[in-house]
Amino acid sequence: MAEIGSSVEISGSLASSTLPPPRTRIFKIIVIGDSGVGKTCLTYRFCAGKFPEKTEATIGVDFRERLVEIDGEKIKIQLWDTAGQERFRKSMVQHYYRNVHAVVFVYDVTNAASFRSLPAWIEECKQHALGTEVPRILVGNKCDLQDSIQVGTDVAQQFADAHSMPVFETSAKNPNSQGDGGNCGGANSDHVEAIFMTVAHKLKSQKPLVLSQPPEGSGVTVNLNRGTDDGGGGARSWGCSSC
Ligand SMILES: Nc1nc2c(ncn2[C@@H]2O[C@H](COP(=O)(O)OP(=O)(O)OP(=O)(O)O)[C@@H](O)[C@H]2O)c(=O)[nH]1
Repeated sequence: MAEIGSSVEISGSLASSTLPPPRTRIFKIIVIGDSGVGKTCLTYRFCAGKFPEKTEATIGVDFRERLVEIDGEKIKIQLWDTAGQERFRKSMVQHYYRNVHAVVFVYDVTNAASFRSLPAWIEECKQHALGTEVPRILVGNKCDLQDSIQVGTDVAQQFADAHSMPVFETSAKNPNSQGDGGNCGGANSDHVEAIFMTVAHKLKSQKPLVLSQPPEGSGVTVNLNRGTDDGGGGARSWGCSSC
């Protein structure tokens, strides 16, 4: 038995000296929406596993990362918590939209104005050339405040359907407190953890589109084939067809 053990060790060290270390893929997910909807709290909840005791308006952007394992592969989920206040966005906005893998739009279920702002946020994505191939989801936050709900599940679902994205209702403060079939809790009600992991699974399952050029002079049009590289930018459509 001892001999078997040592031979395993030798092959292990040989393998590690000849194979390159596995790459960790990074998924950049931007989180956008009005000021105060809970973007910082949602990203903190996912990355730190708890509700922050105190938050202040985000200036520019904050980054939070979490390493997760999906189907045996380690993946770094990088959440870009963007400022909701216009005056804190201006200088950074160009950076948000570079090399984005997915977008999370957030509104506050107790604040109808934050829901009415969503078309403007979608328009901003469009202005920054975020293509329809970039997955996007809609999250209604603060479902723990059951008595103050202003945005019903039905209207959120209709909006999400019209923009070809899934909608989730949750609470960064108390993710287990979704409604009991009332206004908040009908549509894809889920924990913060599950919401971001859903996005990560979606990204991981995608294969980028790789342009394969035909031989010169063949007169054949360019084909789009599924490549095997990281699941970055050229992913398949899961998102808003009109953005
Ligand atoms: N009850 C409740 N309060 C929440 C929840 N999420 C966030 N809040 C509160 O809402 C306020 C704003 O939260 P933030 O996470 O800072 O909001 P934001 O969207 O990041 O705001 P900006 O940085 O200005 O864009 C804070 O007082 C939070 O404690 C939630 O799920 N339930």
